[in-house]
Amino acid sequence: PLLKHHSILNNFSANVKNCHSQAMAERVSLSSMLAKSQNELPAKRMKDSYLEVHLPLGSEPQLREKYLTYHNTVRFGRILEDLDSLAVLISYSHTYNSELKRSPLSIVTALVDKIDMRQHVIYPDCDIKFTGHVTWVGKSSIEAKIHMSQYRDGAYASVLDATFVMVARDPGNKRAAFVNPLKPEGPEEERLFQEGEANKSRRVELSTASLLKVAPTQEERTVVHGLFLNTLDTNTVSFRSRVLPPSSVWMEDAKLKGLEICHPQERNIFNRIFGGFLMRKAYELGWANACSYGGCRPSLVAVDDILFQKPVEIGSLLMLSSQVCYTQGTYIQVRVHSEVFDPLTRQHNTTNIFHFTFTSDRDVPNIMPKTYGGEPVQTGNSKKNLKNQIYIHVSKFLSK
Ligand SMILES: CCCCCCCCCCCCCC(=O)SCCNC(=O)CCNC(=O)[C@H](O)C(C)(C)COP(=O)(O)OP(=O)(O)OC[C@H]1O[C@@H](n2cnc3c(N)ncnc32)[C@H](O)[C@@H]1OP(=O)(O)O
Repeated sequence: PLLKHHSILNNFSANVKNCHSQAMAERVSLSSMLAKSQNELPAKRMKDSYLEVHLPLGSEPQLREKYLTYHNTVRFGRILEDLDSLAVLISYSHTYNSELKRSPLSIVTALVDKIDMRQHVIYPDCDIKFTGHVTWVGKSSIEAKIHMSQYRDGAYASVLDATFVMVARDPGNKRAAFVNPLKPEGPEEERLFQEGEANKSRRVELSTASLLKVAPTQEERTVVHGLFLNTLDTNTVSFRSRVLPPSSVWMEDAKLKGLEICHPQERNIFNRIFGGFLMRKAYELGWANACSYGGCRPSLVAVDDILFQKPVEIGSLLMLSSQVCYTQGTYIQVRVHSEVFDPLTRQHNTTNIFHFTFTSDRDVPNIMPKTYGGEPVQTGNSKKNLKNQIYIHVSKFLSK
């Protein structure tokens, strides 16, 4: 009987694989429906993509279990998943073509530009409302803004504002595909569109400001040098001999790592790992690190620049590493880096970088880097250290 079960299971997984390859082959056949240029697509209005979605946590208690933390608050990782799905849905509404039965576009999350928290606590027994629409488009990219509010004491109160950048690809997710132009109507929509345009320029500027390409700014240099002088051993005065100042923690001692095996259950409609799942896992690891660093349960203040660099394939080994990279008073900033590891070729590839800012109920120790890369330099591994680009966050944090 065991053997029989085994063969049933084998058949089942072969069937699942076949269904997916068949679905993918069907998707690729939609390529002929793609627009050859953006001009041939009709311009859409912001209201064409407007969506309002209710999450009835208050009125449907059976839903709560999925969202509940042990401490009777809402799991923010679940909210990240919902925001991601909603951003996809908004993008599909913008690109909807009533003449086609199916959309030829694969829409993927490229960036969570920012999420600003308007309040720290999300109540598990109050209804939640999400509203959002497209605010800007490029040729193949779409900016979508989502507002989340919660019903309490007879009115909806703001919880957060999120900005996503989604990218349209061909059905096989190989190349960029054109999206409908956007036609703002009235001064408010014009303002949102101009803001989107400015965001696009800022993103391009930021992507060229990596420490791997350019030197740190004067402000960053001053902060970094100040930290270095603070840790200098006055007896030996050598680069290597360093002393940890009081109420401080070395950066190398403020890490937390995790591993995810990417099972098919977490795949999206394009047979890759769902972006929301990656965000939830990274958030939970980042939160656990901030919690252990601050010695109390921290609250999330902001999410910045979640960059989806490469898709995560089903079956990958996903390594997540979180690092406390900046602290100030009660604030803790955590960066989570995720990479897929191929155990056969032993190759590592960065797929995502996440930034979370938390606040604690008390002042936290100061985080102290020992080196430019944030970690002690090990022979033969200095390139990997530099990759961490810890100090880019210093200026980001100070400019908030
Ligand atoms: C039908 C209704 C269904 C509803 C279902 C609901 C539930 C749905 C659930 C399903 C959930 C599914 C959702 C998921 O789970 S998606 C899963 C998570 N996301 C990923 O796996 C994506 C991984 N990353 C990539 O594949 C690439 O890096 C992408 C494709 C993103 C870009 O690759 P590449 O750089 O080579 O592309 P390009 O040079 O051709 O540029 C193309 C455009 O992209 C713009 N760009 C690129 N990067 C950025 C950036 N960082 N900030 C801002 N913009 C950026 C760029 O400016 C250009 O814009 P434009 O000038 O053309 O305008």
